[in-house]
Amino acid sequence: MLNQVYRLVDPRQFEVQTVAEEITNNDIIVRPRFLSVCHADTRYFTGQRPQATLRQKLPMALIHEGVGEVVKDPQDKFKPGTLVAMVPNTPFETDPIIKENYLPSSKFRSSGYDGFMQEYVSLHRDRAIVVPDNFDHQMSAFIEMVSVGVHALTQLEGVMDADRKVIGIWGDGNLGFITATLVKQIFPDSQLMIFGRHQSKLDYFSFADKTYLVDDIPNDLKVSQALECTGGRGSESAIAQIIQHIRPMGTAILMGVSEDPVGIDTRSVLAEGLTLRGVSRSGRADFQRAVDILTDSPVTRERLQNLVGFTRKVSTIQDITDFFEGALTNYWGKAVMEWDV
Ligand SMILES: NC(=O)C1=CN([C@@H]2O[C@H](COP(=O)(O)OP(=O)(O)OC[C@H]3O[C@@H](n4cnc5c(N)ncnc54)[C@H](OP(=O)(O)O)[C@@H]3O)[C@@H](O)[C@H]2O)C=CC1
Ligand SMILES: O=C(CO)[C@H](O)[C@H](O)COP(=O)(O)O
Ligand SMILES: [Zn+2]
Repeated sequence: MLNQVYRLVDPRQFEVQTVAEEITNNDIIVRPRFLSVCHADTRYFTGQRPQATLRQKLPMALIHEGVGEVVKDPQDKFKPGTLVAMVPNTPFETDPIIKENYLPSSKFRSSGYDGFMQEYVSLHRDRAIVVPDNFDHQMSAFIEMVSVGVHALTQLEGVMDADRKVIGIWGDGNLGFITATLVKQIFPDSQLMIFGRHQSKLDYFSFADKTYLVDDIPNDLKVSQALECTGGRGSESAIAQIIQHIRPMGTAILMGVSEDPVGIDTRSVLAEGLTLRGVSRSGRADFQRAVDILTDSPVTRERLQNLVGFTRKVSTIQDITDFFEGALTNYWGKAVMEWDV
């Protein structure tokens, strides 16, 4: 198949390239419909990754969050027109211990391999998860980020001690909001506390039990378990506050990506017997659990629809560039493009 792939060739510069692709009987062809931007994409778009990384990874099609319509299934199992969430992680082996998203041999789209900004996406058939008809399409575009939140909370369930009284989330942005909606479903009996930098963003977390500005947290406040959803330089102070406010033997799940190493007060981590668990990306099972949770919980779908922040139809390279520039200045919510190239 000859495919048109919309690749970032240099920071802020996209180019359409024609690529010959081999399609096997195990692949399906999907036409992308709604695509959502992750911070990882904006770091490539703006050239915030180190020069050596950019040299190694570009040219590359961005975007690893999206839904599309099945165009062709050689096995006729997916009907044409079926809306599917595309799983960006492509594993090439299985391991009894290591999950697919941590296997070094796996290929992750828009991080070294072409993402979803393509005319057609060829997917191994197990990389497509059917999206129910009653899901909002723009919300469905960021099911990948929901699956990352699901993966994080599944890891937390597996690692944490028996204390589920208070779950604290540091970060008042997209990942914090998504993870917070999931905490309400996965830990319904826990108190949910959000710690953020902006009152205007914290106001969106109306379903949380309590929200705090990070410079106004009571000294004696304690959480049982914590999730860090900040990233960048903000991770350092978020992790420091988590260490200060988590109960002994609690678990902190770290999700925010920082370009430079951040300092951690290991003396306190040791003294309090804390567990720090890094979490990155997600696998097929996390996508399926995410879709199941959304299917069973209309209120979660509604909350996540409120996270659609900036939307636009894109048809040309100029539209795509303008869209990414717009996403950079968008204050609240996910940037979702209707892919119409
Ligand atoms: N592990 C994974 O698989 C994934 C990781 N990520 C990463 O997660 C991070 C967050 O992404 P996203 O939610 O989309 O980004 P957002 O910018 O939407 O949200 C981050 C929010 O956290 C706030 N913040 C910064 N520092 C602190 C702090 N110390 N305490 C509390 N809040 C703070 C930011 O405020 P301000 O803007 O003022 O700094 C911002 O409002 C990024 O690094 C992203 O790359 C995203 C997806 C998956
Ligand atoms: O966003 C993510 C998953 O949804 C990850 O943070 C992202 O894949 C990290 O990739 P990179 O190493 O290219 O920044
Ligand atoms: Zn992402």
